Amino acid sequence: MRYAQMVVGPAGSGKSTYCSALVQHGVDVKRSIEVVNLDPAAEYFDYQPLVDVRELIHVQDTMEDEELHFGPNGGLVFCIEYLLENSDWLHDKLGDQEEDYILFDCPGQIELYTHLSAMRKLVKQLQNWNFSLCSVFLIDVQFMTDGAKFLSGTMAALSVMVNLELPHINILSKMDLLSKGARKRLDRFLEPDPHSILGNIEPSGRLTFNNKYRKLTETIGKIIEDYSLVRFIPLNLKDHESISDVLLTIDNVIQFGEDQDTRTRDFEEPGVNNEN
Ligand SMILES: Nc1nc2c(ncn2[C@@H]2O[C@H](COP(=O)(O)OP(=O)(O)OP(=O)(O)O)[C@@H](O)[C@H]2O)c(=O)[nH]1
Repeated sequence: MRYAQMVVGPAGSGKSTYCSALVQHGVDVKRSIEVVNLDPAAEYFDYQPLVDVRELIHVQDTMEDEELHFGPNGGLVFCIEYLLENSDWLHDKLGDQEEDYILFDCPGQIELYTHLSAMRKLVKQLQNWNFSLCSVFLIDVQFMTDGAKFLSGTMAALSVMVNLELPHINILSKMDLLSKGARKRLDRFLEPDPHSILGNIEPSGRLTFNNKYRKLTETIGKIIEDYSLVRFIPLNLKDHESISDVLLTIDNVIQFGEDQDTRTRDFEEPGVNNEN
């Protein structure tokens, strides 16, 4: 079996830094971890990629092409669709080793994960090539330390989880940048309790709007509570133990996903076409 993480998240959330820290950690613990750069607009990363999508297509190609003439966002989506159309290229580059552990360092354009279908199609393709995958959604912890931002980050994480249809982990990146006070506030949110989140959202100004807002927030909080899988794991890349813990959690999540798949397959009646 081949194992992989789809490392996703908003621009600047720390995806490439996470990948290179995991590669280094792999070297330290004698575990082979490779990275595939899937970001056609990547300017800098300090790992040596196993595969680099920019060899196939660069976002600049789509912007400079006289016919296409895309802007940076449209260009990125075009590149991922182009990669899908040329998936043989990726297949050849990945080779067919049995014991791979690969990190796919994905672009930082959030709509690729929240509602467009190209990334999900790519995930299906990788699964067809025998990869057991987990999506790892990184979010900069500095955007998660007040109630309103925490709710919005959580909703983004939830929509990525639902859209990619993979075993899923949310990671709070850049924990080393958090002040003590902010860490205390964050700790109150990490157990998904809508009341503590609500308590952090201060009333301001117009009463009617506030009441509506409070009700909406309460309902969203309830959804978060019901989807108890929307948990966030703090990760400090400067702490060896923190990286080990995250890797172990991801291994467990991938294993859990595999067990579920096996159970679903076992459950299918022989002779019945379950492809849909
Ligand atoms: N202090 C600190 N800085 C970090 C950490 N992770 C990333 N950074 C910094 O955050 C910035 C963005 O990090 P990247 O790893 O390039 O983020 P990315 O998500 O790959 O960015 P895009 O490719 O634009 O989507 C860089 O300046 C990193 O040095 C971290 O754990 N701690």
